[in-house]
Amino acid sequence: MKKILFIGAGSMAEALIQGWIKEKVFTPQEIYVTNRSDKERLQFLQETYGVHCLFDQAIYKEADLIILAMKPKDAIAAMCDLQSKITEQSAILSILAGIAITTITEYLGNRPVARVMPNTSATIGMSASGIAFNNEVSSGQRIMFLQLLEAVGSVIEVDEDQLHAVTALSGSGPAYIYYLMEAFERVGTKVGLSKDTVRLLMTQTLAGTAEMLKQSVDEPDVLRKKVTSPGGTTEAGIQALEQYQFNEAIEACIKEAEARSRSLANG
Ligand SMILES: NC(=O)C1=CN([C@@H]2O[C@H](COP(=O)(O)OP(=O)(O)OC[C@H]3O[C@@H](n4cnc5c(N)ncnc54)[C@H](O)[C@@H]3O)[C@@H](O)[C@H]2O)C=CC1
Ligand SMILES: O=C(O)[C@@H]1CCC=N1
Repeated sequence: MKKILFIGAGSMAEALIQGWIKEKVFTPQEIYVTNRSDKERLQFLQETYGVHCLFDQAIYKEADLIILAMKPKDAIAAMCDLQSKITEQSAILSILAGIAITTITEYLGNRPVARVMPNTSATIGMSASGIAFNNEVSSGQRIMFLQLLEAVGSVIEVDEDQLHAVTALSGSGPAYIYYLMEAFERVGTKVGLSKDTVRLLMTQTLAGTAEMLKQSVDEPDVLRKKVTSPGGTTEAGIQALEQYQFNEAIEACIKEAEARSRSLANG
C-alpha cells in the first residue's frame, strides 16, 4: 500500500483527493492529510473522504509521495518544518503557484520534484494541468507523475518558467469562467430569464463551444465568424465587447496573473 501525504488541506488538496479517490488512483486509506492548525477542516476531510488526518510522525518517514499544498506565502515555514521529518526517498509533488523547484530543493534537499499547476476541476476529472520536473526525477517517476495528473484531467509538460503562464491561464482559469457565468446570470435576469434558465443555457453553450474547439479543424475566429451574421445579434454583442475593451481586459488579466505568479516566488 502506498502512503501519500498532503501538507496543506485547502481547496486544491481537496480537489485532488476527490479526483484521485473517484478515479481509484489511491484508496482513502493511502492518503494522509495535515494542515497548520485547522482541526475542524481535517475532521471534515476525514469524515467526507475517509482519508487519514490523525496520524503519528512515522508517516512522514514512510511517505512515498509528499504533496506541497499550502499557500505560497506559507511554503518556506512549511518546508522548514518538514525538512527534518522526511527521508531522502520521498518524492515531492508541488502545486504551489510561483515557487521554483530550486527553492524546494534548497529547503528539502536535492530529491525528485514535480512542479504541477492543476486546477480545481480535478474534482471531477477535468483539470488542465501543466507540469515540469527536475533532473532527479527518473523516467519511471516521470511516468508516475504524468499518470497522476492524467487521472484527474489532461496534463502537458512545459518548461518550468512557462508554469507562470500556465498558472495565469488554466490554473486561475476556472475562476475567470465562474466570474463570466456570474455576469451572464446577472444580465440574463435583466433581459427576462430566470437564473436557472441562464445557467442551463450557458453551461451547455460553454461545454458545446469547448467541444467544437476540440473537434473542429477551424481556428476560433473562423468558428466565431460562422455565428456572426452581418447586421445580426452577435455582431451587435461583439461591437459592445470591443467598445468596452474586451481584448485589453483579457490581456491585462493574464499578464497581471502571470506577473503575480512570478512575484509569489519572492514571498
Ligand atoms: N485553489 C486553486 O484553484 C489552485 C491552487 N493552487 C495552489 O495550491 C496551493 C493551495 O491553494 P488552496 O488549496 O487554494 O489554499 P487554501 O488556503 O485553501 O489551503 C491552504 C492549506 O495549507 C495549510 N497550511 C498553511 N501553512 C501550513 C504549514 N506550515 N504546514 C501545513 N499546512 C499548512 C492551511 O492550513 C490550509 O489547509 C497554493 O499554493 C496555490 O497556489 C494551484 C492550482 C489551483
Ligand atoms: O489564485 C491563486 O494564487 C491560485 C493559483 C492558481 C489558482 N489559484
